[in-house]
Amino acid sequence: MKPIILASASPRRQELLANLGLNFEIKISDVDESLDEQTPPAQQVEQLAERKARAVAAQLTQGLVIGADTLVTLNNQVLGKPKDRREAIEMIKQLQGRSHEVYTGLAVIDAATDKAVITHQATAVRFKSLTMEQIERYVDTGEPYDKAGAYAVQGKASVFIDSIRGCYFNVVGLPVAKLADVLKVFGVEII
Ligand SMILES: Cc1cn([C@H]2C[C@H](O)[C@@H](COP(=O)(O)OP(=O)(O)OP(=O)(O)O)O2)c(=O)[nH]c1=O
Repeated sequence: MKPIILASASPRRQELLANLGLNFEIKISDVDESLDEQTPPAQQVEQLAERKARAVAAQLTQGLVIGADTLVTLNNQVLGKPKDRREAIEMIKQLQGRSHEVYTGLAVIDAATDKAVITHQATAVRFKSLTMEQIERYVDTGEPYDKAGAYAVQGKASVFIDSIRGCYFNVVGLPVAKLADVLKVFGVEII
């Protein structure tokens, strides 16, 4: 079987891939994450997932390289990772009491042939209504800081979730069922 390389520093992505029982290595390469803000979110996450995977594939002669990128959108506005407490509070304030979309881009590249499959998935997440006190207490747990949209569905923000439509794992950062479909194209079968 071809070696599998995860081009991600995200512990969540590492855990989700490990859950599949696959052997894989982690290799990270710095990429320029700047984008044209006019680009629709689905294309943004695909472009960044591809950049992350390509940067690692370029250093290898073989192996399947997996890259991913996650962002949150609310009424077509992109919410990235919050820079500070104020921004994190602002993001949760906007998300509470309504529904938003989480996009994850996924790129799998065969380093030997350069064959690439690039795709994305969207999941709709609805938050309960929250008080300002709850929002501040949540932000002060420190959980929001390295997460798109300033929350972790798999963490303490789980108590804020009213409903999810679509793939839960996509929100955490890796659309696992879609990944299995893509890996199959490269001859890797999970089950
Ligand atoms: C919305 C949401 C995002 N996130 C995380 C997933 C991603 O790790 C992060 C979005 O940032 P990304 O830029 O997609 O990824 P990353 O910087 O963590 O890792 P790398 O670029 O090396 O692959 O937000 C959660 O863990 N839970 C959530 O509920």
